[in-house]
Amino acid sequence: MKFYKYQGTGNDFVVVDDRANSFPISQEYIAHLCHRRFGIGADGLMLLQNAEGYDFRMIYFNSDGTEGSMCGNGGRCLVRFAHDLGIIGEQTTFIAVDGEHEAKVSADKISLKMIDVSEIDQQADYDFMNTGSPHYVTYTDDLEHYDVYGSGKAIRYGEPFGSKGGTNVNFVEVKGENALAVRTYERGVEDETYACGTGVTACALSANLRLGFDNYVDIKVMGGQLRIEFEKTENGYQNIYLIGPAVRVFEGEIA
Ligand SMILES: N[C@H](CCC[C@H](N)C(=O)O)C(=O)O
Repeated sequence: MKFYKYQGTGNDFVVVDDRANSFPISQEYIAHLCHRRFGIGADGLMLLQNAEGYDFRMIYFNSDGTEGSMCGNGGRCLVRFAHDLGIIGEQTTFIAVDGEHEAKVSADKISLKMIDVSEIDQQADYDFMNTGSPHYVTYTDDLEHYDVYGSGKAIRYGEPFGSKGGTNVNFVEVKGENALAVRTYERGVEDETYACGTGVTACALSANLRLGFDNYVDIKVMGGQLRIEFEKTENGYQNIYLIGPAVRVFEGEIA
């Protein structure tokens, strides 16, 4: 079976053209393919399938083989893949687990429209919201030396989130006007990843609430640079775009 490897700011994915619906989905098999020692190695695996009324369907699995919620960087990579396959031109509308998404393709960037966000649970020391996946957002002054793995894991498994399916956990340092740096502990990977698209989306909206950052936020992540654009309306946040690179790294044959 042919596979491709894509990465978006270091969030990396095994990608398979499954328009024939023949990929043998099983948690063990997907976890094996994503394993960095015994398999290909990736933060997740995605299938591109046909979908009536859309250009394609995105199916996303975390590296532990569980079917994930939405993955923003994965979505950007799958749009690049669909473009590389010649399925789409510069614009697309596709369907994912959290609903319909539009995206725009340019030579060096993919701009992906995210779901609207109207509910944010704002607490004294964190914000929690669903941007397609659940995200906890908290702030620190020293991101470089922060124990992202230890603290992230404790929050992900601790209450009130642990018993409700867990959460992804984002640690944010303010870098200036409309600029953040973010590190993320990802559920389903159970480790820090180099970038998380739904995660930086949550961080940008949190920064609007807490710091008044308007219209856009530039975000430095471990694997590069992402931008979030958004509109604040009386019903919450709309026209949210996740913008950044998405690159084919290699292709191969699964033994
Ligand atoms: N890396 C992903 C998020 C995956 C979410 C997943 N870890 C879960 O919540 O199950 C992104 O770029 O948005």
